[in-house]
Amino acid sequence: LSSTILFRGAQQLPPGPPPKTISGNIHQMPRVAPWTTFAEWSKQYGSAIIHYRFFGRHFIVLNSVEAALALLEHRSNIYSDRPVVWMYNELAGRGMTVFSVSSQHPHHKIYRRLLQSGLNPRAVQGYQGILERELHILLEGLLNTPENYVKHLRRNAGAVVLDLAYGWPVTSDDDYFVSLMEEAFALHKQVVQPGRWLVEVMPFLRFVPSWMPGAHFKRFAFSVRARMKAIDQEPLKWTKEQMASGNAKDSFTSQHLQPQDGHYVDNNEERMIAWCSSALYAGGADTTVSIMLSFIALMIQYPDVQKKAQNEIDSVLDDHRLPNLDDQSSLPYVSALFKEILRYSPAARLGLPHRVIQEDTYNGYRIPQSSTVMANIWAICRDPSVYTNPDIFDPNRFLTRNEMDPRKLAFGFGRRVCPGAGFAETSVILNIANILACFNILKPVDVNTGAEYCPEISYTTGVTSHPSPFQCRIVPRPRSSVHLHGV
Ligand code: HEM
Repeated sequence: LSSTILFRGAQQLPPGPPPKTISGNIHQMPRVAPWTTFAEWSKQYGSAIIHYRFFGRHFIVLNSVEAALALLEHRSNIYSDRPVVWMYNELAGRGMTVFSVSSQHPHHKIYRRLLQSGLNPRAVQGYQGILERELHILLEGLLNTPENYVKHLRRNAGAVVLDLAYGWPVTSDDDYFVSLMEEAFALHKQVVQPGRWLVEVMPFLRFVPSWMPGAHFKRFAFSVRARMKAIDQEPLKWTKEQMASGNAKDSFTSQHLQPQDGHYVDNNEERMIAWCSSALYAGGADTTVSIMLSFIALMIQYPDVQKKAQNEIDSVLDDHRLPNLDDQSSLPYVSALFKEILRYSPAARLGLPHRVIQEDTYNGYRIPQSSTVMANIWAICRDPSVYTNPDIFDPNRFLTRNEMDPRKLAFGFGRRVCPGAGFAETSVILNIANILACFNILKPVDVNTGAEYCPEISYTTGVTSHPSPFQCRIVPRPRSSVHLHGV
């Protein structure tokens, strides 16, 4: 035993930028696109796995596919916890959400089971009606006001998830429940903002009484707690009222509140169902929008890819119909296009952070217990040892060269892997196949010269990264006049 302790004591942390004695590496943290800085550090320090520290908190970034799979997949029994975010989990009372709950807590398994039952392949087939109705609204929107394409894509993603989760019909662009969900997003963003709250690195501060001067953070967290609780309750209350009056549409919430085996759903179970329902919007809306916006941006930049996908769609369909869910297997290029979007512009570039529950070693490096561990999904997707010419957007890599499936990366890892991956794939492929069937997505035209130009596309920094607003032209193809009405 003593030799094991000696051996462990001798092991080093993975390399990283030199820290200050007390505060660690806070001063070196990039404000934008941290995934690129982490990839540079990985090259600079000659290690796929790097380490940095904020006061006593350790962070490990995995920049290679081998490291990410070795730890987050193959050792997922110890790498599937989530780091504690004191402001969010404790002070704002959100520690029991699907995203935050500890992998050690018995509710984690129950959430995963509930979500799986609502998002498995058979359940996804059952959402065909919702997907097709909302798709039609999206296509009409793109025909009538193509310049508002961001708004149309947002509405589509929000409406699909709210219907699936609660049976709530979104009927206008300024829908009440969508605005509630977006408010929750905005509050979440403030509460978890990296580097903003001292309590994250000095957790003892959470015991400071909230009336004390300087305890603004606590009063803020408590106000968020109250507001988020109210937001959580509204859609649940609405679905329950619909059920009581016999008007409820089938939805994730109604099905679980009235289980087929007829068992009584107590308050505790109802609470768990409610956390899962709200996770559907939190997990599904913004990520889907990110992928759809990247799709539009990439179609402008790679017109040849767009043409190839359109040729495939046109060859499979006769003039009288639009692509449906059953066409997916006849559209291999469109399926490869979906994978290539996930690879080229992963929605969550650093995934979601995991926490390792016990000390571990990898490649001779020590990984301290409770370290936050992140996979640099963006860097792995652009790694030339994994993908040939990784900076070129080319769906053919999955058809002719059989390169690594990016779905194994872009949806996260181990026991936290995205439960909505199959649903996301079905809904995004349906949407992109139909948009390409009905429209050409073209470069914008300079109003002065009349010449086409390629807009600069930049990506936002955040848990989900989106292309920043850019100009484009979405012009109807002949098929759209058969199926869409316009105003
Ligand atoms: C293209 C779209 C999507 C992408 C790229 C994506 C990506 C991710 C990623 C990277 C994670 C973190 C996994 C980890 O911690 O290792 C995650 C978790 C999650 N996603 Fe998705 N997702 C997408 C769509 C969806 C959809 C449509 C839903 C539901 C309707 C959903 C629900 C969730 C939930 C509930 C979690 C939390 C799982 C947990 O912590 O146990 N996602 N997703």
